[in-house]
Amino acid sequence: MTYPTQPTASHYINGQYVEDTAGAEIPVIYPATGEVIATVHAGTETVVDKALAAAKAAQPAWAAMTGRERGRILTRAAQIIRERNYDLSVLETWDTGKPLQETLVADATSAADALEYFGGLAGSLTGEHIPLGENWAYTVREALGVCVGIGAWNYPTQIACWKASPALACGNTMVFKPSETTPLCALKIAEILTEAGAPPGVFNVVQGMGETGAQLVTDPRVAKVSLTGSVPTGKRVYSAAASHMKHVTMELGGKSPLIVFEDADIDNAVGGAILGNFYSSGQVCSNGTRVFVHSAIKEQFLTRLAERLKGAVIGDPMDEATSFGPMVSERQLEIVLGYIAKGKAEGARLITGGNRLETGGFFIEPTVFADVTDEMTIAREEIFGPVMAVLDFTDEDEVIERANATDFGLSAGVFTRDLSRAHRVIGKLQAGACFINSYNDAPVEAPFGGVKASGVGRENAKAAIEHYSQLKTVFVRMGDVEAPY
Ligand SMILES: NC(=O)c1ccc[n+]([C@@H]2O[C@H](COP(=O)([O-])OP(=O)(O)OC[C@H]3O[C@@H](n4cnc5c(N)ncnc54)[C@H](O)[C@@H]3O)[C@@H](O)[C@H]2O)c1
Ligand SMILES: C[N+](C)(C)CC=O
Repeated sequence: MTYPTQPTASHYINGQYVEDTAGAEIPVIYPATGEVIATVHAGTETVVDKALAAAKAAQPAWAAMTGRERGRILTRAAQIIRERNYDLSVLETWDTGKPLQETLVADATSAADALEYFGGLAGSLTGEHIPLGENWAYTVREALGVCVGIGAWNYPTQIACWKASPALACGNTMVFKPSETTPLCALKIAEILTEAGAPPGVFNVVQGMGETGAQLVTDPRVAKVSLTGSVPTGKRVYSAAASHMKHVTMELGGKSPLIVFEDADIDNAVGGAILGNFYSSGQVCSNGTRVFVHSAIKEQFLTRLAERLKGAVIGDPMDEATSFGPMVSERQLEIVLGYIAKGKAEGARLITGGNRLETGGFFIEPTVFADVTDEMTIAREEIFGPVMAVLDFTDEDEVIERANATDFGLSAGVFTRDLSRAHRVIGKLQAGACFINSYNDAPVEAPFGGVKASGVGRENAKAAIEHYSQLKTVFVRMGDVEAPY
């Protein structure tokens, strides 16, 4: 079988593909079969230097263009992405193993949404006039300079565009390092931005492992680092960036609560819990993996959940009927199987799933544990796989306290027909991205990001502009200067 996945070269720098085979080989593995479908090379120091030099050289002219001119290029890139949605979705599926049924609606489309949204905003990014009696001041919204984007493997197209779109709209240039597990999609985004008219050097892609990321983070030419990844990586990157006083955005992990009250519409709550635990085979940062269900409806909830999960179509991700794909890698498969074993050993009740599927790929059944207690490992640690922990509760204040008893703070959800209670509870939950009678919506118009250990800063919406620009204040005196001597 020949795969249409081998890129022209490993890196994309200054508007063209660049290869340097001196870098370590990174095999790209199709998670549904375990086959190697492409090979790229990690960026050597020379490659990293070339990418940063290109981004640095391109930045002043890019920032000097009008916002409308930059916005037109981003909007054109969004249009191209929409026209090629099918091909880009297939590539995302090769890269991640996520079912085509999902990638057709969630990945390239979300990338296009971001480019379109920030393309539209680019022309209206302004400072303000501050009247001060007879004097006045004004602010100028300026670009930061060269930004580094570092991606996780679960949404490679979306992550590249959620970072590039606001960065480029504000007049910054970017060097993006995709996850070593999914290196393919960002290269296509770079190609498309060039085709849409982005000058060489405005968006560059360098492949590599954590060491390449670390090299990018500490380079003095870099003004800002935006990472999507785990909390441990976030801590390393944040402190490396802090020692150079760089701006950061940290989109990190979670162990989010989803609370189902006794008056909830059970079918909607089950639907929300399915979306919030099994979409992308559970490999979603904001997933509501601690599902607190009121004791009065717990068994009903579990029965309905088990019935609905029988409808999951597990198999070939390229078949549009498939709704549940493999883990992204053998490593992730092993991690998730380890957590399932811990759930069993620590006494959680296995309701459904729990097994690896022997297909040659990295498949695990959608898995639900009930009677989970707060102390169990599967209730405390991010699993990043299709493992739902159902916990009982009876009292509103008690469940809020338990929901908040974690270092994470990415998301939280509430299902109830009582809207006063919904808003009251959401108001007390420590999370950045919250949902009422829904789960995992992430439209570009709304800010997305975490509190506590789950992150710093926000992606999307107007909020992201604050994180990719800085204000210069100019004081203007209209009369004479009165100095004391
Ligand atoms: N909050 C969000 O928006 C969001 C979205 C998707 C995934 N995630 C999180 O990402 C994690 C899964 O992704 P992962 O396994 O790829 O995460 P990871 O932390 O292992 O790696 C993320 C990226 O950081 C790079 N990296 C590793 N060490 C580095 C270092 N010292 N300096 C610079 N870069 C370094 C990796 O090469 C990779 O590109 C989960 O915790 C998940 O919750 C968060
Ligand atoms: C940002 N989101 C929720 C779409 C994907 C995170 O893993």
